Amino acid sequence: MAATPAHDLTVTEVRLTPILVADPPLLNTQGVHQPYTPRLIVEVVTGGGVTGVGETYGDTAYLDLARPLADALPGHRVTDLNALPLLAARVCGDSPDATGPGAVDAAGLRGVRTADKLRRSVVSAVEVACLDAWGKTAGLPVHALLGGKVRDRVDYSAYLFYRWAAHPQGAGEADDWGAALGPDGVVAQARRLADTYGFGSFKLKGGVFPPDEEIAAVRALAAAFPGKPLRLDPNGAWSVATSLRVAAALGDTLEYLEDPASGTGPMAEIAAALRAGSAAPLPLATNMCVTTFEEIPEAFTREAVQVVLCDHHYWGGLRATCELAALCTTFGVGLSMHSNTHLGISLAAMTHAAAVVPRLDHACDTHYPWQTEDVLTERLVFRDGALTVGDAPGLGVTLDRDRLAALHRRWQGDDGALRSRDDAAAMRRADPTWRVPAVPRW
Ligand SMILES: O=C([O-])C(=O)C[C@H](O)[C@@H](O)C(=O)[O-]
Ligand SMILES: [Mg+2]
Repeated sequence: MAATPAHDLTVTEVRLTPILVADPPLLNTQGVHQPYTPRLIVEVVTGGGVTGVGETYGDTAYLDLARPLADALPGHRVTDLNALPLLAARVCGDSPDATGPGAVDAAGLRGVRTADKLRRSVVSAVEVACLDAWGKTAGLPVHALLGGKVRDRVDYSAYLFYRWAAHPQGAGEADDWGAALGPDGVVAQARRLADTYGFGSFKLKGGVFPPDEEIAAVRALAAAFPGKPLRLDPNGAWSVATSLRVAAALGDTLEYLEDPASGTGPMAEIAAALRAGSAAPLPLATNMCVTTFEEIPEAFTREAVQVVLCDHHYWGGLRATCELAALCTTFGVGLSMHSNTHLGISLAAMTHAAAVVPRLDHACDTHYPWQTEDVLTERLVFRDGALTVGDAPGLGVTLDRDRLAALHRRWQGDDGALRSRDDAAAMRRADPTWRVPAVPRW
């Protein structure tokens, strides 16, 4: 029997809307966030008239891959999810922006930039949009389409950044957070995030100041929030020797140390030295050296990492995230979740993914409190540091078309300078001599 039109799951149209969203002057080892950051909103429309939404990186390199996939998708069904990566591999082509082995990604500190990674990030948004449309059509939440939730709430962690009070030359949108450039500022920021959202664990983005200053900041956090899980992430900025020195100083204080050094080799060396020195070594976490399935065998067999930060944008969607979770369980590696400058659509998707993985060992990262602009009619609300896993059909979010249009107009009005995230370029507005520091930086 032919499907009734309302339940027709055939894709009839795919809309791609690149936007620029306000981003505060958050510091990391490469530089500082630009005043506006690109995101891509993907809408998949079905023959039944249902629209599903997804979100991913909006940099030009991702957009260039998304366009041919958007053109090729009509005629496929939103349920054809296993075929999606194959379709993308066939139609997207290689990205001229892939830099290959040895070169690191300039937009988001996600390890080496390869064509495969860029494509997976595009596929992730299309997969999420398809799941949203399928769920809305079937009257089922996305977590049900993934096999069902195993938890009703997902814990998130406060993401602390060293930051300036304002962007250079007054660019961007003003906020009232003030500067955080030392232990007092970091603790004040943590206090406000904890008071406002109820977060009960804290991650400090490091690699910004010499390691002793960052050790002091973590110690100040430990004193201010006794017993709360703390993480430090310098995005691979340290040598093996520096990493071991920091691990010795903070071994009893941290929940895990994230990407102290760049690459599986150095991470394996650090992990081995920590194992040799302690019966309960400080775990190493990563969202830089294990970001694809191809990177898993070496990292896991060398025991280079004890926690992987999953990220559905990196891994190619929510279902691929579940595959990663299964592999982590198999190898006895813990699971946490990475975040980038995401909006509410991705936060909802992250929450559905986090709800279905049987073993989630740590609170998830989120940038959401820093992303004050969104494309939803209602922002997602953290209570006691967590999001409730809803049972509304699809992702459970509603696109605000006026907001989307306004943020798209900002993207259209940009001369190209902000259409690809470049934290080093943003830093040069304050320091014209700035270059991305070579690693190890310390
Ligand atoms: O390692 C991480 O958590 C990240 O790379 C997340 C973000 O890219 C963060 O470092 C940033 O936005 O500056
Ligand atoms: Mg990280």
